[in-house]
Amino acid sequence: MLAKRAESRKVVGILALQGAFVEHQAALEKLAFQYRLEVILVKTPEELARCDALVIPGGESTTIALLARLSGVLDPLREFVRTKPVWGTCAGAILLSQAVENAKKGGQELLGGMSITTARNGWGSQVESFEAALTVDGLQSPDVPFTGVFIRAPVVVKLHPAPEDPPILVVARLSPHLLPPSLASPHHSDEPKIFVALRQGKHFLTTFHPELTDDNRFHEYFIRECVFSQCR
Ligand SMILES: NC(=O)CC[C@H](N)C(=O)O
Repeated sequence: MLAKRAESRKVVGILALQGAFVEHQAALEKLAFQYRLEVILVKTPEELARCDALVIPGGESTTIALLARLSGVLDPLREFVRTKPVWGTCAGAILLSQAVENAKKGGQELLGGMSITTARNGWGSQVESFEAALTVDGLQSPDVPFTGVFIRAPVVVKLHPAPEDPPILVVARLSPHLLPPSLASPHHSDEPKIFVALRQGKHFLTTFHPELTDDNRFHEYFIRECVFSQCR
């Protein structure tokens, strides 16, 4: 019986090369009992091989990619993204993109996985960080707004799924009228810039940092919708 239980556990890894991985670990640990998760930090190809799903934290996308290459985990990550669920937050969202604008000199290695283009630091230099209340239908207690913490956040520039790709679902949008005045520009509700959480098949991205609040509803969403449901 015990062996069976252990078998049915899902191993959820958090890429732990740089950035806010400890905060993701704490948020996922709170769900470990309910969903029978084993939460591990991933720095090596061997640790990655144990995972059923992976979270790539916020931090600095260029640094994460560089450290991934140096530690031999970059190509295994690319392989992982092809078949298993991955959630990228902020810098992790950049890494999950197929293309990126505003990359640092020397370029930016990506993992791909989601058929979108993002732009690094897409809110411009006038504001590096802001918070915005998000109302998200797919979360538990959807009437309770979620505080989105945006720190030098990327923006989604374009969605370009190929016909054979899974469709892209907009999970959360910014309400332009709730943005700080310094950011208020003539956004409209279909401008990709306001898409701040997207799902495509098994993959999920948030341009903000759900792990920096005590609210772990986005973690629960990822586990429920991407790790356990049969999305393709
Ligand atoms: N908070 C973050 O993850 C910032 C992302 C950072 N601007 C990058 O390009 O990687």
